[in-house]
Amino acid sequence: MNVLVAYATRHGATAGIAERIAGALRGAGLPAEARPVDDVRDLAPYDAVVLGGAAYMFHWLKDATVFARRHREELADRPVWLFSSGPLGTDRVDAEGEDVLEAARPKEFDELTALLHPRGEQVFRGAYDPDAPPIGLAERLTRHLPAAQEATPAGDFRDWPAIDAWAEGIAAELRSGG
Ligand SMILES: Cc1cc2nc3c(=O)[nH]c(=O)nc-3n(C[C@H](O)[C@H](O)[C@H](O)COP(=O)(O)O)c2cc1C
Repeated sequence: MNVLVAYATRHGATAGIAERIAGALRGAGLPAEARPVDDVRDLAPYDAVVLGGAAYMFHWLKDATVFARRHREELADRPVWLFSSGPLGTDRVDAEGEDVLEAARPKEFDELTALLHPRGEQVFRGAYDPDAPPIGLAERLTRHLPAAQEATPAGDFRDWPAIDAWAEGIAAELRSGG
């Protein structure tokens, strides 16, 4: 049972989550490796796939969505889990009273759930370092706006115990016969 943890990241936070999931799977006795989606051409060596991406402006990073659509047949044939790395800060509910993790579910997840029938999906809190060089025009232009700064508090909010627990649940499901 060889597991691929494929990810799309812009600033590295999602890569860290993917590496952590792969490590937890290996710790549970399953061969697993984390790889950027752009490095993966062929899913044949893998029996199961965990696919993750960062959320920006309510959307999953395009590379993750493109990967999911491109490999939809192989993915639909395997146990698949989706995750998103998104909300920043520690608030449990947003200004509208909605659960922050639910509100951060990327817009693409409805389509991808219908396409891939994942065994599970999870939104994890992310990380943001405003001192890191901006990537892309939109980030460069919006970074210094007060509204953008308020919406993107600086810090590493990744919830390692939640990530480990999710990965252990995946391992248990795969070990019990997939
Ligand atoms: C400009 C900008 C827009 C963002 N938009 C969203 C968003 O719409 N939803 C969300 O959950 N997180 C959003 N985030 C938070 C990122 O998803 C979070 O920082 C993530 O962990 C980054 O992952 P990466 O380092 O792998 O790119 C945004 C962050 C920035 C800087």
